[in-house]
Amino acid sequence: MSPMGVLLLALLIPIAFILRQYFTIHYPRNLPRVCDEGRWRFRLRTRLRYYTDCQSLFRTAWERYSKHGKTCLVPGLGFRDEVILPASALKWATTQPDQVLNVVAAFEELDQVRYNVGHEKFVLDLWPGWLVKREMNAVLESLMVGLAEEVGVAFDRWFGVQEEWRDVKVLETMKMIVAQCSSRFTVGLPLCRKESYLKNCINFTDQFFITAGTIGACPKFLRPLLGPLMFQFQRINLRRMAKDFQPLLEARMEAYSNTPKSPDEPQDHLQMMIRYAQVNRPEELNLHDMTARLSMSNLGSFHQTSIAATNLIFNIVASDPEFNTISILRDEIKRVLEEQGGIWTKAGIASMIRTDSVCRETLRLYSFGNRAIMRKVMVDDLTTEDGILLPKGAMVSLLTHPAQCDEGIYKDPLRFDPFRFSRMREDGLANLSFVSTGSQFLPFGHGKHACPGRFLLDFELKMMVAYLLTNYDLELPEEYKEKRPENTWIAEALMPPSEGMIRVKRRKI
Ligand code: HEM
Repeated sequence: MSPMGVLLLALLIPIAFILRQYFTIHYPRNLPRVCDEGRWRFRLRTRLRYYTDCQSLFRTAWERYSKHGKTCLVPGLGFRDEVILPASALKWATTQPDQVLNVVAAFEELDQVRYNVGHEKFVLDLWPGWLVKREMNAVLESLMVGLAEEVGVAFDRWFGVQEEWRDVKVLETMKMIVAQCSSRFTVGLPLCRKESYLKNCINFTDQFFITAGTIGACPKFLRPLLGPLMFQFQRINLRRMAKDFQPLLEARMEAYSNTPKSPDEPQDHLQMMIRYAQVNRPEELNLHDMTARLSMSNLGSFHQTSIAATNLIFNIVASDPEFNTISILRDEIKRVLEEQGGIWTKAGIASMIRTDSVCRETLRLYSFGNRAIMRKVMVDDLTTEDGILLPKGAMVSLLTHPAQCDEGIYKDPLRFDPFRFSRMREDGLANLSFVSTGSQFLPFGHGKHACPGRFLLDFELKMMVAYLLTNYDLELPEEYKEKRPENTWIAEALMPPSEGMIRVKRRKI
């Protein structure tokens, strides 16, 4: 080797060592690495399995450790290692104070918020989320009046009203329908119907996961170089969103700058955000920050919801003929709406237990995310119930898909059984509604940070199913041979097929 080569090597080895010491989390020897037990790091083939067959990697972690009360380590995106807590640790994990196990710090890392929205505060200081919990859920029934109208307008618009059969690309169409419906309770009329606004919001949410995945997969020291480049895509999406949003924000800020809160003012998330910011975050009452806040709020209400709605539609249309799903749901919807005088009420929603069961069964089998209770360890001295000392900065979570598909818990677990949960409820078992969370059903998390949007979602999905089944006939294209198109695992996310179709025809009622 030339003297120059020796010099370079002499410099590079200590730099690599320092970077590794600085950026790597060191796990205790008694924390087993799934498939690589006894090793101090994962083999490349185990790391690759995260990308090529994460479903079986998670199932192995579940069968060997999680289900038996043992903590383990699995490889994650890029250079990440993920601590998987056992199912029995649910209560322990969800009752730790935020200073010990922190949810927003975990999402800061997972979402790469700095390179998605420009600043960490948009997730670390999640005040619009508190408003969903405290204010929106308190006025759910009145918010639902507008939502019920919007569901009809959106389906007519994006599914069409023709009385002939036509093909619909489900995911793409549900993205538009969900964006329009969710925007009704986020920004209200007329912006919720503006196509350019909806498309730009969807572009932002789609790009969000690409940026989070790409930057999250990079070594930490490369992120400040690549991150600002990736942010340029989101900067464009945010600027386009802001263009459509600006007139509404300015009109609201002018109309409500010096007036006390009144019951007559618009009832939507934006109005709640403006009112909150006037008192608590006046520095954020500007187009830039409010657009960023809005885009973050859309993540849950657009992205996860359109995936859930897509799976729901495929599952209903493709469910085994023995269940007679469509006709049973139509009967229940008709009966409940008649009982409630055609109005969507909490009592009506709660009594639709078969529609509820179809929604819960859909998320049991087909959730986008397959881990829950993502938390970052904020202290040096946290020990799990099975005696593992967790290093500060480690990311912990619980597995959801293998837990929700365990034969010991659910009979015939991989089968879509639309009325699995309504039958159990009719047999007197409790806590099995769509919004009930627990160790055997974790798509919304659990405990104090469980998704507060799920109550709204409960209304939204049931309204969509009701409108769809009442107003349309549905079938799968012939070439699908009565089977729904399969979802695909992309690393640990389960995505519905972007090209998957159904055929729809307006019913004569
Ligand atoms: C299928 C749809 C949805 C799924 C699967 C979902 C799932 C989740 C999950 C897993 C969490 C984290 C819980 C935890 O870590 O313990 C969460 C948090 C959250 N979700 Fe959802 N969500 C959905 C729809 C929505 C909607 C429609 C909204 C708003 C209207 C929403 C608002 C929120 C907020 C504000 C949080 C943060 C809660 C906190 O940190 O305290 N989500 N969601």
